[in-house]
Amino acid sequence: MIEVKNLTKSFGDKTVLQDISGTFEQGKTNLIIGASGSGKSVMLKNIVGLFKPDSGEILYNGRNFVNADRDTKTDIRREIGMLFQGGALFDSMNVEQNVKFPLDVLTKMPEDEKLDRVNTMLKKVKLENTNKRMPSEISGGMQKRVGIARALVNSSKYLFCDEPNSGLDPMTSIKIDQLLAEITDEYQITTVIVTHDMNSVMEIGEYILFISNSKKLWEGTSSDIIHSGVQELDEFVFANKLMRKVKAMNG
Ligand SMILES: Nc1ncnc2c1ncn2[C@@H]1O[C@H](COP(=O)(O)OP(=O)(O)OP(=O)(O)O)[C@@H](O)[C@H]1O
Repeated sequence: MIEVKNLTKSFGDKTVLQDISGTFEQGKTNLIIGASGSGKSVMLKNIVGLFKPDSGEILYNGRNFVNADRDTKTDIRREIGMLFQGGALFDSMNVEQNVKFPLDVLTKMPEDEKLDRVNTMLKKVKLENTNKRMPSEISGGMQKRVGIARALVNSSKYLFCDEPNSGLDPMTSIKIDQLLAEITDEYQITTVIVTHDMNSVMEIGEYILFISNSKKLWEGTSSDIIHSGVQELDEFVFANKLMRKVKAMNG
């Protein structure tokens, strides 16, 4: 579980996040949503320690991350897996080398054990037998799967994904979402996904935190979202025609 308490972050005189709190539970797919520029990525970066909050606390299973000593910070960082926008694979490394990379830099595991882990993860993301292919030789959806395998290969407890569907067609996006939800449940990890994809929201949003104008305006589940009564959220959710039809059908 990750608890965000009263998170505030400014750049110069521009406040990007103002007093935001939320709880991301273990075994759930938690989404941070909001319009472009609303502060989603900045929030993610504060949670993983790439930015330091001006004030507020981030607790990883009760451990305070922001003011932790060096050893605790290192311990928590080792438990974090990240799926970056676009997959961010190393172009010069094949699939196997990409997935093995965290084990090479973070562990002293024997090589055969590393390869076992890599193959287990590749099977999990349905990419067995692609070990020797280069990133340029596989599709965008497959690259995302490799990114997921790499993020989790070191038994991560927390998985962060920044726009995991960017650049993917709708069908492939749904498959990636379903894979993330399946893995979250199976490994009981705490998954936090930044997205503005309404398909993802409806498909896998077990907990949703909505940011607008630097504040949390709403939190809830995908089944509550169409009845939030929050104007800014309605504008976000019902920007597309299909969602407007869904609302009309549900009264
Ligand atoms: N390092 C930085 N220095 C100054 N301002 C920043 C920095 N990073 C982000 N910002 C500002 O913070 C605001 C929120 O940006 P952020 O990237 O979090 O938006 P977002 O909700 O993730 O948008 P998108 O969906 O387009 O990625 C923007 O106005 C951006 O210009």
